[in-house]
Amino acid sequence: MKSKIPVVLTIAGSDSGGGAGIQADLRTFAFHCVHGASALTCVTAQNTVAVNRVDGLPPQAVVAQLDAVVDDLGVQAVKTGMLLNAEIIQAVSDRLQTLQLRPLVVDPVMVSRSGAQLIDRQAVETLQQALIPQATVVTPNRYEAQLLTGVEINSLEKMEEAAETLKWQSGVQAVLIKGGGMTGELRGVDVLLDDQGMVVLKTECIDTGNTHGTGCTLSAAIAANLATGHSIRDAVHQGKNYVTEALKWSLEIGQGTGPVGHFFPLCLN
Ligand SMILES: Nc1ncnc2c1ncn2[C@@H]1O[C@H](COP(=O)(O)OP(=O)(O)OP(=O)(O)O)[C@@H](O)[C@H]1O
Ligand SMILES: Cc1ncc(COP(=O)(O)O)c(N)n1
Repeated sequence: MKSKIPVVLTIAGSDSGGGAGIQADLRTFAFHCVHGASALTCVTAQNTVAVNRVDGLPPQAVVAQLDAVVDDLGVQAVKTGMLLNAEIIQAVSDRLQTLQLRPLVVDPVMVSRSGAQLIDRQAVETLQQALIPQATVVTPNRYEAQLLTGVEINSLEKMEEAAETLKWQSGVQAVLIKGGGMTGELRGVDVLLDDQGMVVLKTECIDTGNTHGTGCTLSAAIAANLATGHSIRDAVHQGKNYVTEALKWSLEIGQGTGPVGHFFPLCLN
């Protein structure tokens, strides 16, 4: 039996512990019944406690993977995760621009849950100038949004201000500020700003320490939903619901911050 399903490409880093990065993206794509393709940017020696080492690939190697996928498989949506340095970001941005690969979800990964810096400092500027303006949706967490906008985020109003600033600064279609790093009632509350205006996304706050890979999972789910024809709003709403369920079924693996459970309904034993 032949089956035709959308292809979604993730351009991101490998997490040896399997909780975030390419590994989380591919599991999320599989759950959403889209075919996951990948262009690796770097290999991290990482577990639930720390990132011990990062080895980047040459920018040409990243672009070659992207081209190989696009030339043959065709791609219905793309997401970017850990891009490591300005050279990779520039090379990927140039190729995405030339090929007009859209929809594009940009997760501006900068710092890991364990506090490790995941991107060079000068890379933030390249991200802002070359990649984010091309995005259909950009999904910074609290700290990434602060770095990108200069707005200190400590309230819902400040999340909204940062969303406005980032949308205005970059011309991106939609901004999703994620609230996993907020405290009190705002933990797990996100703010979405698109062409229709601002919405506050609130699901249950899940009481778990195992939140490794939530951002990767959310951006991958949004890309999968866009690939299957959902509107931006719908793709984000459904992505938020998915990550909430995955958090409910998060995994007690490792000594530190464990990963979310991507296949929750199938793991009943
Ligand atoms: N405890 C929680 N309860 C409910 N939702 C949560 C919780 N923690 C994170 N989230 C949600 O998970 C999604 C990812 O947000 P978060 O701010 O954790 O991103 P992130 O820091 O980029 O994640 P990552 O851990 O992959 O770096 C958001 O929708 C956020 O609201
Ligand atoms: C390869 C890779 N990509 C992304 C993250 C961010 O995820 P988290 O903030 O949950 O550590 C990571 N730690 N590693």
